[in-house]
Amino acid sequence: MNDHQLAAQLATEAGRLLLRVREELADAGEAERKAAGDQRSHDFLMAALAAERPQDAVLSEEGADNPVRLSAERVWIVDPLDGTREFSELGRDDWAVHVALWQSGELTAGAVALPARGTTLATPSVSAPPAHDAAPRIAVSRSRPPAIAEAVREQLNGVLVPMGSAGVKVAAVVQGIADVYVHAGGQYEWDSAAPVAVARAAGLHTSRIDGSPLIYNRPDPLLPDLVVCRPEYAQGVLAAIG
Ligand SMILES: Nc1ncnc2c1ncn2[C@@H]1O[C@H](COP(=O)(O)O)[C@@H](OP(=O)(O)O)[C@H]1O
Ligand SMILES: [Mg+2]
Repeated sequence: MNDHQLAAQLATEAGRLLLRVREELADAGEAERKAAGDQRSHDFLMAALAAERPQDAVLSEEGADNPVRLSAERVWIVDPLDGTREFSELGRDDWAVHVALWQSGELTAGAVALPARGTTLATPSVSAPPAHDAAPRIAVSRSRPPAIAEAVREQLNGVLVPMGSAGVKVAAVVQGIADVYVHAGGQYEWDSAAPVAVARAAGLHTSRIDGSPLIYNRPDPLLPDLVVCRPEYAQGVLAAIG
């Protein structure tokens, strides 16, 4: 199995596990569902990566950061449950599992599973979004929409579409449900690595909000802002927030 296939399989299987956890804990409180979802998906991914790629380093939202990754050539960057808040709210489908591979400076594979929608988007082949000629739809965090989103909305004469999970928002742009995703104010490498790998494979623009490249496997995994959009909107988006 190659790295692309492994990323897709692990994200999909972790997603199925999360659906079972959600069902098992349907009567529990939201905090318990959040904690169990994060932990069980993390444990599954760590065990699977240790079995399938024992030489590789891993950076996971739910694991202690092992500095060995900083001198490793291959690092899996995973978010076992992105959109934890939405996962805990029964009936919502805007949460995801992210599995990305970073190799010698670049993201080289990535998969975003959307378990409650029965879909996984994965490199290397991701279809470009279908044409859309109405007002651009700008995906933003439903719980922490950044102030810059309003500037982008004005510049593009668009509409804001709030939803949970960075992976779901990037998937929305890839699938033509939204046209732009902007975020600022805080996020980590695991929130965007796999979504950005998928977005690039679909031919989308990906960058920091100042237009500089997104760089992964840094000593500090804080990567607080990003833009993912159809290429034709990149200039307008960056002008609005630059
Ligand atoms: N200001 C902030 N600081 C830290 N993390 C943030 C953040 N805003 C969003 N995120 C993280 O980015 C992911 C998507 O957020 P949102 O749904 O609000 O768009 C979530 O990941 P997790 O669910 O994995 O924690 C969330 O925690
Ligand atoms: Mg996350």
